[in-house]
Amino acid sequence: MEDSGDFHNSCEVTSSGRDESNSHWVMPHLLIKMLSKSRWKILALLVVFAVMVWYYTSWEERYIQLFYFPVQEEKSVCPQGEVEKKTALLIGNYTRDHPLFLQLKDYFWVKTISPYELPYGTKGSEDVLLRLLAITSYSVPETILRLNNAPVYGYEQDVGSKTTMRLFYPESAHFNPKRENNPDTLLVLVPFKPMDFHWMESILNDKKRVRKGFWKQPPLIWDANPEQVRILNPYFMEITAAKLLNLPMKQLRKVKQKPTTGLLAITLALHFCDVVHIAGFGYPDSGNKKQTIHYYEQITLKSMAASEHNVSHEALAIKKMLELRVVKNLTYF
Ligand SMILES: CC(=O)N[C@H]1[C@H]([C@H](O)[C@H](O)CO)O[C@](OP(=O)(O)OC[C@H]2O[C@@H](n3ccc(N)nc3=O)[C@H](O)[C@@H]2O)(C(=O)O)C[C@@H]1O
Ligand SMILES: CO[C@@H]1[C@H](O)[C@@H](O)[C@H](O[C@H]2[C@H](O)[C@@H](NC(C)=O)[C@H](OCc3ccccc3)O[C@@H]2CO)O[C@@H]1CO
Repeated sequence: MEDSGDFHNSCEVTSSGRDESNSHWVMPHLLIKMLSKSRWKILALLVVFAVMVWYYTSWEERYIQLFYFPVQEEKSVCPQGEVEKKTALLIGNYTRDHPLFLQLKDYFWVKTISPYELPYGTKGSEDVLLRLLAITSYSVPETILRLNNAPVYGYEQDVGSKTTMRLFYPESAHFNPKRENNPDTLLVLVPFKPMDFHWMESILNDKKRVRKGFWKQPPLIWDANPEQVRILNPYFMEITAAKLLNLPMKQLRKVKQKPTTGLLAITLALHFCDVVHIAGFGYPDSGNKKQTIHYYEQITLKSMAASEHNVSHEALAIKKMLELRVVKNLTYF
């Protein structure tokens, strides 16, 4: 019964469709006959017909938009200011006034004095930074941020295929730029120590590489266009540490803890995006020895023992953001 009902329904649709197409085919035939009698009458008729068609189609469009898809229209509007309003509840003294990337003018014409050393400021690294900023750029793009070695190839369905910015530090720069990035992806250096600036400078100027001072060997050959390299403003690291992890900023030397690149990236997004979605985040419980930590990798929490991150504090910070709906999670364990 159901089958025949469906068949009947689909017939009706086809049949009304056929009627419609018939009327289109009938019309030219009629016109040819009338043409020989009176050209003016036909022309007038044509104009009336064209106006009717135009009126009908435009009215139909407006009608469909108004009555059939009102919700869809609302959805497509970017909720400007939403993230800003909600983030202000999360981060005290929240402001969008700080530049995303460091700029030469702030170190060349003006000597910006930072209260903190890396990774929370630039105090003591001004000279090498000046040289690096002279060969890189600072323009800001739209955003799809990826971190460190996060893969794209093979996971496009989950996380899309575009990468506008890839945040990295020397020890994590082992990704394949051709396969994992787009040709115009911005390579954003997150500086943790002065050696990170020196590494970047020697790579871009093809100077002698220094091997000492890294906790893991960074790439010695790295095919990057200086035009596409940016230096992240350490302000965002400071805010992540001070406001989201509540690290005591006055006793930083005593604290052997720092934010992950992930939490930093979320903080960054909250400072210049209207909508923030995250994918691949979320740590397993500390008691869970088997669950992999990396969304698309195999290592477990054990491998993070020496990582200098406070996983449970970060998990709480992200949970709070999700509860406040400041960010939306696209993937779950
Ligand atoms: C073993 C280890 O020390 N891994 C660290 C790796 C590793 O050093 C680099 O990939 C370089 O190879 O780097 C980190 O992290 P990593 O590069 O793995 O991941 C980027 C950020 O995504 C968030 N993340 C990722 C996977 C997951 N299951 N849950 C998550 O929350 C994290 O916030 C993470 O920061 C890093 O830079 O922060 C932090 C990780 O702790
Ligand atoms: C965002 O942090 C990155 C990564 O997630 C961290 O695990 C990593 O931590 C390393 C830390 O930065 C190193 N400290 C310094 C001052 O370099 C620490 O160094 C100890 C060490 C030294 C030599 C050889 C092995 C270990 O090692 C931590 C990793 O075990 O920092 C990343 C940002 O650089």
